[in-house]
Amino acid sequence: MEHTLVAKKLLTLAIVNREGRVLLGLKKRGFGEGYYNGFGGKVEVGETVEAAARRELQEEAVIIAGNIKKQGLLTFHFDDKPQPWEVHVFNVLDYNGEPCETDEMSPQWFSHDQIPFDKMWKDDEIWYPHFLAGHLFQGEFFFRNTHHLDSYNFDVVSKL
Ligand SMILES: Nc1nc2c([nH]c(=O)n2[C@H]2C[C@H](O)[C@@H](COP(=O)(O)OP(=O)(O)OP(=O)(O)O)O2)c(=O)[nH]1
Repeated sequence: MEHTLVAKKLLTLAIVNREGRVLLGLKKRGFGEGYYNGFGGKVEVGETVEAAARRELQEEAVIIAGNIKKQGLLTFHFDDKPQPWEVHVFNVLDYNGEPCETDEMSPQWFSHDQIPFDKMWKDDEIWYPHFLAGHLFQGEFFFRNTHHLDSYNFDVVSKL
């Protein structure tokens, strides 16, 4: 039998969560264009995951993260992509600066009961309630044709 080792692609996702609202951005280009999402992207070589989360938040929303807490680890399998994607989800508890529109994202605040799940990745409605409740969580999601969620496993965990 042949075995192939496939490295995961490592990404970050930072969601600013303050006073009953989350800051999301409408993605203007690239993967997930037209969806609302937190801010994030690929971890660069030699960078820690947390440093990448802070850098991407600054690049995409022009704010500087203060305290951030890692809350989720999500793995995405796509039948049309070679590697699984491992996304580390951070809760941004405070920040400096004013969110601004960038080439990639147009930022907007949403109250917790008005999160636009119909314009987000399909897995989001599964894990956001846990994110908002402060739980730590892990999930694995299987997508077909990039956007169709076929199946998943999801758990609230005591540590990540
Ligand atoms: N909410 C949510 N976010 C997701 C899902 N899948 C997924 O990759 N993401 C996040 C992780 C990243 O923050 C972002 C994808 O990263 P990206 O392609 O924009 O990365 P990047 O900015 O480094 O890319 P680039 O500019 O270098 O092309 O989307 C998902 O199913 N739900």
